[in-house]
Amino acid sequence: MTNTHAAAADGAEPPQGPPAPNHESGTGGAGGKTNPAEGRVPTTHPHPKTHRTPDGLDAHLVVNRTTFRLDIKLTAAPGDVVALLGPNGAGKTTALRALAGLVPLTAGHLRLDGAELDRTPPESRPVGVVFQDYLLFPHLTALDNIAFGPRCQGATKAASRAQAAEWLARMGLTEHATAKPRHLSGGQSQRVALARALATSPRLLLLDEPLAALDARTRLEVRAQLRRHLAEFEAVAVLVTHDPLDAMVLADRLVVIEDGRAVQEGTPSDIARHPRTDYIAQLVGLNLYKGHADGHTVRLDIGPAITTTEILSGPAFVAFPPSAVTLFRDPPTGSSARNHWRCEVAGLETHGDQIRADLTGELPLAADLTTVAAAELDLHPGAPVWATVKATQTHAYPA
Ligand SMILES: Nc1ncnc2c1ncn2[C@@H]1O[C@H](COP(=O)(O)OP(=O)(O)OP(=O)(O)O)[C@@H](O)[C@H]1O
Repeated sequence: MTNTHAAAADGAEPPQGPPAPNHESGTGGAGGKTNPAEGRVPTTHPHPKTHRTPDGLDAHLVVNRTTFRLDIKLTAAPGDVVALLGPNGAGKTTALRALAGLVPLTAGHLRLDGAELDRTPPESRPVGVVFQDYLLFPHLTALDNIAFGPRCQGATKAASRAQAAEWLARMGLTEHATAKPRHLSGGQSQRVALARALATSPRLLLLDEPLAALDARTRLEVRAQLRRHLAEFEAVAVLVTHDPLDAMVLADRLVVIEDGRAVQEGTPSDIARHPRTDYIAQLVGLNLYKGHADGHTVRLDIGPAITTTEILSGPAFVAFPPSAVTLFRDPPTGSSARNHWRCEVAGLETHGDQIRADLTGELPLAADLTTVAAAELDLHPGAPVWATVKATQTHAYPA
């Protein structure tokens, strides 16, 4: 169901006639369909991941806007949780909306479990969507919000409500069954929205910034619950987020999107260890440089060389954390570090219980040091410093 149903929704009664596709609008629910082979709504009991089919998502999403082009390939097996991560304007939401059928594809394809989705109207696709602001039907109770999808799929009112009650119990919300959305907290609304999407037994679950509307404390709790529900979900889940922590905790695989393209893809730990763009390096808190390796030396594109422990040849990245940098006010004659560069403090800011110094000069970098060390070095914007890094603290890998 899409939010076009919202106007028709009344006490979990299905709308009269098929709702119009809601291209390009912020919509709320999940598309679902009856199982024609059985002539009834598929069971909505959560399945263990043992019932996987060899299908899943196979998408090539091409969307042309006036000033923007999205062109990404996305594949996922049932049971996979994929996070689309990227900076503002990268195209994450466009990708999610294209997957939901709310934005038409300019080119490419969209297949789910072997079926061409672009030939199915959005409201009939087996796709569940949890939007950032949940878009619960305000005049329906929590129970009827969840029952709405199964009801649209043809289940009787009693069966839909029974299923919804099960989902409420799974979400720990039984006592809020009769509450209207305005009486639910952010975390409770998020769980109702998730249950509403899951109650239609979607083969593709889409989550748009699922935790963004929550305060920090609720977020922690809901993130852990969502992780559990996603781990139990038997089909493909795709979530969009700005937040690297959400992506790393919730997803098995990350696809980093920048400027409409997938720039890096992999497991959270692989991406955290081997960032390939400045955006990812910043997200995971590493200094990252590109250059040309020859043995233990990587000659950087921006000038200086870095000595590493790895032996490589050809195009390479070198990364090291800000905590690996030691600063000196005088040239570090006694230091055993193989790498030292003459820099200048561009800025200082508090970073947890440390001071993060942004340095410019021979090598632009971020360095972390204690408040005491910053005071002893008399660091201030414009102060000249020497930055050193041991070869053992760097990590080089092929570009
Ligand atoms: N309806 C639209 N018409 C024209 N251009 C659009 C439309 N929606 C988005 N865009 C443009 O497409 C690009 C990608 O936007 P999109 O919202 O997909 O990015 P995003 O990665 O989700 O960003 P954010 O994290 O800020 O939500 C942006 O340049 C945006 O201005």
